[in-house]
Amino acid sequence: MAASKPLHFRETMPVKNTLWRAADLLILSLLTALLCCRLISTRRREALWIVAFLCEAWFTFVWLLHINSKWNPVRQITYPERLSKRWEDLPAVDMFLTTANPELEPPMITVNTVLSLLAVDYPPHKLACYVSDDGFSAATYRAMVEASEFARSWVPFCKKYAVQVRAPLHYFFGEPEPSPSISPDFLHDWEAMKRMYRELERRVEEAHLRGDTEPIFSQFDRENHPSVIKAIWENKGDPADGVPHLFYVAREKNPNHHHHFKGGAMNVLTRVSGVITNAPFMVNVDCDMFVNNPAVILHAMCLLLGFDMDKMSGFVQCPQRFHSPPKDDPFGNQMTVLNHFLGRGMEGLQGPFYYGTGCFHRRNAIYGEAPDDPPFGRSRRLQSSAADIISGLRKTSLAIDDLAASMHAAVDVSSCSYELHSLWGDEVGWAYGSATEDIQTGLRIHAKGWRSVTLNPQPPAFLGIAPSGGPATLTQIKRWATGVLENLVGQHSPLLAAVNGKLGRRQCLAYLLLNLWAARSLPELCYALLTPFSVVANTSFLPAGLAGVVPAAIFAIYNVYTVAEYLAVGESLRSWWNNQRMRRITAATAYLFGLLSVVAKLVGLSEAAFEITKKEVNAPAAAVNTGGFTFDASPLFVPATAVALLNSAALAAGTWRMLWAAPDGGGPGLGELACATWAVLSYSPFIVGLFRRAQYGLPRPTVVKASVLSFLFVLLSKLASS
Ligand SMILES: O=c1ccn([C@@H]2O[C@H](COP(=O)(O)OP(=O)(O)O[C@H]3O[C@H](CO)[C@@H](O)[C@H](O)[C@H]3O)[C@@H](O)[C@H]2O)c(=O)[nH]1
Ligand SMILES: [Mn+2]
Repeated sequence: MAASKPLHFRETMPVKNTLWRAADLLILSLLTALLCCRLISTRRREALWIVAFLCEAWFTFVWLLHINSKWNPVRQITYPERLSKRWEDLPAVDMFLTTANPELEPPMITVNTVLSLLAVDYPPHKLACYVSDDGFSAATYRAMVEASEFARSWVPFCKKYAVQVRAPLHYFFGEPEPSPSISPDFLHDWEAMKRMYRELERRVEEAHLRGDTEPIFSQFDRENHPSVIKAIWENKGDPADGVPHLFYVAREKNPNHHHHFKGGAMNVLTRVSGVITNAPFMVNVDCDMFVNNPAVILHAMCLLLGFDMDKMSGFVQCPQRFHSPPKDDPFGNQMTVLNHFLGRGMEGLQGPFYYGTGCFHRRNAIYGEAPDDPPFGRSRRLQSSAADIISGLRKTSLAIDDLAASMHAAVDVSSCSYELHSLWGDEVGWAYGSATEDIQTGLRIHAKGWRSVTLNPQPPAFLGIAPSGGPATLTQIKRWATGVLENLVGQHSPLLAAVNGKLGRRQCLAYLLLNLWAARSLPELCYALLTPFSVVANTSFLPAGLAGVVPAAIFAIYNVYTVAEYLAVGESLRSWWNNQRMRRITAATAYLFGLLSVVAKLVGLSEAAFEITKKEVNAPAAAVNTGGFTFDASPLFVPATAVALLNSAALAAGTWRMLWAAPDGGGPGLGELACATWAVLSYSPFIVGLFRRAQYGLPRPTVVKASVLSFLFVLLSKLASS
């Protein structure tokens, strides 16, 4: 009998990209040609020319970073069905969820995410779910108790009927899908479940309105309270459709100790779970990211167990995807194209970034290297559980021997003082001091020589809520841009990690692509102001004559290239346009303010904070309503409004002069006018915003400030050119 080949859990497939590479190089050579044109031009000593040259040199550098990160695309294929032979050996998993504010993150959202985790297709006695509540909210706690009650019916229902989407909010949004397998039994159970869910919603809502009824929550303040850890449900080796353990964790807060936002919450969850269940793997999601593919843990196990060496998969990241996102990505925050091309490209390097949610970690990778005396603080219980993990123990069941002792240890390791004089937040656990603790934590793991892997199953693993509107989106991007730039200039920069650590050189360049987001604002903004300047000074900034073909070719080919990327992943032309527009807007808003806040922090003016993104509970319905770009009174919108005003004026004045005034030669030409047109189109929401009202209109003070800025710019340009 021929020996059958061993079954692999996963396969790594290189992706062919010859055409993309050719286009990459074509654009690179055109950019180089443009730089050469500038260097040999007779105008090379003019200030305007030098500014244009510097901007274009920057764009060329960023293009090189792009080429580096996308050159060797790879994709992973997983075969979860092959794991079924090893069902009993499957390792245990601790599941973490963070919530921080019951107003911005309504408890029903958290309830749905928890239910989707509790109902995944994985043996329930191998799972434990930990909910961190930084909001210290009685409503959230009550909601968890209600959720666990409901889960005892919901989990068996999902498993019996192989339900696809196990977050009831989304499951019950429509009617049951007609299929040949629909039986009267099913319809009966479906109706009953739906009624129970409506009842759950009502109770959670009531508890929310009623406010604090649990004594402990009303006795203390949100920002100053002892740890409250509750075992809401213990799985005592229940049957296959039983419910996993569920714990509620509100870590101690005290104004004298920094709580380090989400990173602090994750470290507490790591330690609390370490002394209770201590699973060798952990998965973490934000409160709005529900499980959309019930086989997700099995898929992840294919990648965590499928390599010969643990080092090949320190963490497994699922790309962020959104539930019923607004059509054509009006705010450019779905990142479908970026996830696809950058994702596959990085898969061919050291692996994807850690994005903070939808990620599976080896507990080892989070603990760092194996020091002789693990610096895990005073808890003996945590030290010994960490030693177990580091020595490679792989628990396959999470039965708890002595719950009372575990809970006692959990309160100890979740106290504010636990981390004093320890390496938590620095060498161990989630990184502190960054608004993007996720990227920084992933970097630390890469710097230790671990690789990471992308998991992108069909249907998508997790779905979250995309922020909607201008202010929410730009605030979020500003936080990211600030955080990653801080990481770059800080002590744990990817540059240092490539020199002193085990971060790959090309991986380091891929990190730069992200770390430099905020820095892109200056060249982008300068470039957008070159046309208005040229009109005021009656000059031009683009090469004239035959050389003018080079920038025109770059513009045309680059746009065809990006359109092709959108079409290749099944996105619409409209979505391409919205994204290109948002990239211009982001540069003059979120990136610019990100840069300013890093500078402010460097000179000691302010501390970066974590502004939580608002999540709408009725997202499926809200998604349909897109009234356009929305604004608020934030200073974020002032510079972009000025750019829009200046380019509109430049377009009008430039056209008028070209058509009717006597052309005196040397002034702005077709190239400059094309630039102004492109800027006006890209910033069109701001121009529309001048004429609209309420949240769709630009607030008057913003317009006034932008007008003053524009006026100053014209004045300075006049001075500089006379
Ligand atoms: O003090 C805090 C602040 C936030 N969070 C939680 O952190 C998560 C992410 O916050 P959110 O406001 O949704 O931020 P996003 O911009 O959507 O988050 C992305 O970016 C963050 C880094 O900027 C990462 O931490 C997230 O995982 C990633 O999804 C949420 O579950 C919050 O409840 C806390 O637990 N404690
Ligand atoms: Mn979020």
